[in-house]
Amino acid sequence: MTPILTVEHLGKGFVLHGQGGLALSVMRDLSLELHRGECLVLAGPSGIGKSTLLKMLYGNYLAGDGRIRLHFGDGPLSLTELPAHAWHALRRDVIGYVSQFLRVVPRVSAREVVMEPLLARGADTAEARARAETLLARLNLPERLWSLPPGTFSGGEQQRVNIARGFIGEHPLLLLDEPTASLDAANRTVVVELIHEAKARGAAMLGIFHDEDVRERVADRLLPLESFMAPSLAPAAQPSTSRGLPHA
Ligand SMILES: Nc1ncnc2c1ncn2[C@@H]1O[C@H](COP(=O)(O)OP(=O)(O)OP(=O)(O)O)[C@@H](O)[C@H]1O
Repeated sequence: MTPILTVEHLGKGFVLHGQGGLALSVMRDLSLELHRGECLVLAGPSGIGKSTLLKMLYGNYLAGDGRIRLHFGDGPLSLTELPAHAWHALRRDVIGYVSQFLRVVPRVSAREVVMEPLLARGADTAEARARAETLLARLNLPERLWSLPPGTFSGGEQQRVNIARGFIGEHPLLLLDEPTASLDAANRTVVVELIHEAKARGAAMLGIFHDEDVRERVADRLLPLESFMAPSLAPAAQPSTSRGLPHA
């Protein structure tokens, strides 16, 4: 079966302009494949490059070396050579991203924040609203909050709005950057269910989960990033735990 995503020999470093142009090398020679219906979980200690990898896949960071490709019925699409103007449609239709923090826009209600990815694709407003409300209810966000802008919400409430926004679009590829970090056990379980439903409809997911219980419940494979560390970071790293999950 053709994977939906392939990463080949990826490398990344940063130049710290505020530190006299110091070069920080983070990752080297990372390769992976991700298939439809699969959830691959990135493992490794803090600072190893987990978020950096997700940001390269989402086009927020440029890859240093290597190649990132998506595979569709009509052939591969190289993300490492994608022109800037093409990213908007790709994020709207193909790659979803659930970060840990909600980007709050003043005066935009929680319901509208969640509806927006569907409206951007031209969906019917009533249908988008119904699906947004279903997700907000599943994530136990009190109905009195749905019409309010999330700026004053608690961390966990904002995160649930963000999760609803991330899952509503049913993207074929979903990047999950600690989506359960501020959630209680009941809401973590809802997110686990959403991930299983996404897998069942064929979505591929690449995620970071610090909560080991969640990780065990969603991961089909673990990808420990220690082996892809750049030499300058290598000595500080500790091996990650896996409790028997297959490694990528
Ligand atoms: N924009 C940037 N400029 C400079 N250095 C950066 C930048 N983004 C990330 N880094 C560095 O790259 C390394 C990897 O960071 P990253 O956030 O990917 O780690 P992580 O594995 O996700 O960590 P954590 O588990 O703590 O979130 C860190 O040393 C970080 O300081």
